[in-house]
Amino acid sequence: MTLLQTAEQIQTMQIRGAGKIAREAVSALRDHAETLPHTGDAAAFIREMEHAAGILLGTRPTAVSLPNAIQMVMRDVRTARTEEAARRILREKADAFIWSSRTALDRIAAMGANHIPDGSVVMTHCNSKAALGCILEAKRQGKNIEVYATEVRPWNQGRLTIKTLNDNEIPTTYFVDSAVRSMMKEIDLVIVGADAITVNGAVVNKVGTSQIALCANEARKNVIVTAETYKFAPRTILGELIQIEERAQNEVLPDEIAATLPFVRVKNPVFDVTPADYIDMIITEAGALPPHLAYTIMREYLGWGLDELQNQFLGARTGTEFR
Ligand SMILES: O=P(O)(O)OC[C@H]1O[C@H](OP(=O)(O)O)[C@H](O)[C@@H]1O
Repeated sequence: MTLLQTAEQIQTMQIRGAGKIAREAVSALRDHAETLPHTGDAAAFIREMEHAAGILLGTRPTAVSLPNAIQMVMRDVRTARTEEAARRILREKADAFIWSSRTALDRIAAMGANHIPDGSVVMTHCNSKAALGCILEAKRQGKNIEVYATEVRPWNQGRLTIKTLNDNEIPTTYFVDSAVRSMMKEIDLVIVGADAITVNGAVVNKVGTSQIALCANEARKNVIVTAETYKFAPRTILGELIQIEERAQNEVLPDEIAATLPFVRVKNPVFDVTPADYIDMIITEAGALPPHLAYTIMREYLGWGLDELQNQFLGARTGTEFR
């Protein structure tokens, strides 16, 4: 698949899920480099790769795993002295990211499973590989668990979730998103994924997550977020906001109906923000943490100094650097 095809598949959600988007983008960058002729011109190679990275970055705005992964791969490529060095660094960093991303999921699954007691009923929302990994690992350990899964309008990612659960013979209850509060009394805990986590520990995830967390709080049920450390958004330290993606209106209301309703406006935000106060813990590959430790994760695990962040930030403002 070409880089443009990968970008298109991310945009149209054939490739989706914050972690998968990051892994596919990184492997598209790595494969794209292989298609470029060897000219011995390092600057030209780096320019072309920056352009390719820009295309991938423009696909979907919310999941911070995408810019984080691209930055992890590209930051040392930018300072390579020769084209061959730039190529080698790019290959190594891309492979390392993909490997560490998969390892992170395994570690999160192992830790998350420890937080799912035998006999419990878990509610999940959307289709998170990280969250499902914990549920599947609990089942693999022989725990007797049940899952309550939402539909997830308008894209129905819940159907992917119930297929996986069914394939693994996990008893599952499926219901419309608006039934979340009614279902809350029947479950023990909530486990969801994340697309981005801000410096104050707020979690950006599939729209509807904040309502689930609010209802869980009211019902005194724990809310566990599962997120690889590259889902933390370092530039929120500088006050940058996470952009909530708004997708096409016709994902919610077909064009032919909308055309008959000229006074009706459709909104289709696909993520929302859950404040840290409604989250009991965030399970990362670095451990299970309270959301208020988000800043520590950004500093220790993303490894970007404030100087570098400032440069990126200024670069983004002038359009000359990493977005
Ligand atoms: O990385 P993993 O845990 O798989 O998924 C994390 C999140 O990414 C998804 O977004 P979308 O369906 O791509 O819009 C969902 O919001 C999900 O919770």
